[in-house]
Amino acid sequence: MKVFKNNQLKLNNSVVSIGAFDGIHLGHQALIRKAKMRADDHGVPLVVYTFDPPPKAFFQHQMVLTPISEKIQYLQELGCSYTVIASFDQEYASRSVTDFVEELALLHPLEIWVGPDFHFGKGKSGSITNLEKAFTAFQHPVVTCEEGNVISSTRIRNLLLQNKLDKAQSLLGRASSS
Ligand SMILES: Cc1cc2nc3c(=O)[nH]c(=O)nc-3n(C[C@H](O)[C@H](O)[C@H](O)COP(=O)(O)O)c2cc1C
Ligand SMILES: Nc1ncnc2c1ncn2[C@@H]1O[C@H](COP(=O)(O)OP(=O)(O)OP(=O)(O)O)[C@@H](O)[C@H]1O
Repeated sequence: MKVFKNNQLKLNNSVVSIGAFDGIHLGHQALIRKAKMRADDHGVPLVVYTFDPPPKAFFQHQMVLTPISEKIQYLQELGCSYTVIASFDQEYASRSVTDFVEELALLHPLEIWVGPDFHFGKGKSGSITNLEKAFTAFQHPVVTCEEGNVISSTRIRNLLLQNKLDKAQSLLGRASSS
């Protein structure tokens, strides 16, 4: 797997998945596996576009579940061909929806895959609707735990803060390093 900073990778075709992916929990894994399957179907590389630090760590000082080196390792294990890592700071966060869409266009995505309630761009003003105008974009259904509750990085952070390690690890799908 090759790692690039944002705006540095140009491809003739790809399948792209986008997100903070902090923890690479079971929901993230399902989304990335689906994107990988579609990339393999098309015979094109899978690109995961992610952010360092995760936007919620930047804006809300939330605990980081997977440092970037660990995230890269998990993405490699999931079969990504390329990871794009955007350095997330105030300047990056002020970029518009159009700027981001133009950057994605450099990857010539045949498909883009995101999860439920994905937003991007200054003030989180962009959604899957903006992606659909420019690309073929899909929303993966929400992945829940056995009890039917949504799996999220926030939920896992809270479980770790409450020392509920077993449950956190079951949602991560592996032992936690935090
Ligand atoms: C170009 C760009 C600008 C963003 N600006 C903001 C922002 O102003 N405020 C914010 O809370 N998040 C911002 N984000 C982060 C998104 O809200 C979101 O966290 C990111 O797209 C990853 O999606 P995910 O959190 O569903 O994984 C921005 C994201 C991108 C790509
Ligand atoms: N449970 C889930 N099922 C399917 N897709 C998901 C799930 N959780 C997140 N995703 C998707 O994975 C990508 C990365 O999401 P993100 O990093 O915001 O995860 P999160 O668990 O919602 O994090 P946080 O709780 O910090 O907001 C996004 O496209 C998001 O829609």
